[in-house]
Amino acid sequence: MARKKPLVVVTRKLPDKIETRMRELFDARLNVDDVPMTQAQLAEAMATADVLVPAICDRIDSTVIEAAGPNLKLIANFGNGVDHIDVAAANARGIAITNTPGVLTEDTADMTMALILAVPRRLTEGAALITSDDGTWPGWSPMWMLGHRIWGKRLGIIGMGRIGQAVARRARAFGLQIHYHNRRPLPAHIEEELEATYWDSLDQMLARMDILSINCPHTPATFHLLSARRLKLVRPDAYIVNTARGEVIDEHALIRMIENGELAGAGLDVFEREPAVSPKLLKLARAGKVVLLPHMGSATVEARIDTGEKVIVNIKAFMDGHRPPDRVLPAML
Ligand SMILES: NC(=O)C1=CN([C@@H]2O[C@H](COP(=O)(O)OP(=O)(O)OC[C@H]3O[C@@H](n4cnc5c(N)ncnc54)[C@H](O)[C@@H]3O)[C@@H](O)[C@H]2O)C=CC1
Ligand SMILES: O=C(O)C(=O)CO
Repeated sequence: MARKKPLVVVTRKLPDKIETRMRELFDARLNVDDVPMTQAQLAEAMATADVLVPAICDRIDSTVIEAAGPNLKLIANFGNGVDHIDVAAANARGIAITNTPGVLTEDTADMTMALILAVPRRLTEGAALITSDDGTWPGWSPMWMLGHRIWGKRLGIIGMGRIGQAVARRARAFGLQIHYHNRRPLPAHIEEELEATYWDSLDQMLARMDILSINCPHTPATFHLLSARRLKLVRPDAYIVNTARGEVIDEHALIRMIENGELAGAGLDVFEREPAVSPKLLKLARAGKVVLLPHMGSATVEARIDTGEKVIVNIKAFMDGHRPPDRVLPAML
């Protein structure tokens, strides 16, 4: 007798190719209209499904996890970060969690590099100016639209994992000097290859960098890692780029310091209360002090397909009784 296909509930619209394959392999309940699910709908899905496939915009908190029915054994996240899932609560209920590391690395590093270039070189300011209707561009002149050189500057990467290292490779090609803070130093051969300098003390690194890039996950240990106190250590002519998670920076403190001229600017792809963006940040963006992106670091067609493939592999492996390749354990956080 053919084995019953697992009931897999997917919370958001995924690429057609992925949805087609999911329909073949699973009893897939898809969200083709892409209407965000309420907390009650997520709980309902947990009660009936064998596998939930949430996206990083869903909040899989302890209440949702408590609603899990006896069949729910796996949360196969569509995305890398798992800070929207109460991993400890899931673990306590014996529910496995997987994510999708690796397939978003290069695209997110590209966008990080784009922000590293865009903020000091006033890219979005210039692009907006030339298309504005009021004829603000008087033509080239020596003092027009001066930004700051990035070649030769010191880049401090906070969180030197997959994306951090991919940023470092790109940044070296742009002539930046690579410095990093991480939970532990990289193996010597990678450090050598990247010509990267390790700082055990984040505080000391912050005080010496021209540009900082945040590339660590949001965990209890990294919530407000760049606190008001630490932001004060950063040089006033430095820029901060964040493509990791908004919660890693104290956003209020960051805004205040840029407003007061205590920091040169920031490039942000992520926000503390996403999708809400502080009106103060919008004002700073209009003033050319910050460049804001709507969490699109990994937003390529290719990354979404590769992510979907990874989700499928994780579910298949788990359902076939194997250890899924991308299991997330509380200890890893
Ligand atoms: N903007 C976007 O669209 C995307 C954002 N992301 C974010 O980027 C994050 C990083 O992704 P990966 O590089 O793949 O993860 P990873 O796990 O390969 O690297 C994270 C690094 O941060 C370090 N780290 C963790 N806690 C730390 C702490 N307290 N202090 C210093 N370092 C610490 C780890 O040791 C590790 O080296 C994800 O967790 C996610 O939040 C990921 C993909 C796309
Ligand atoms: O996968 C993630 O963690 C993201 O932030 C979305 O690309």
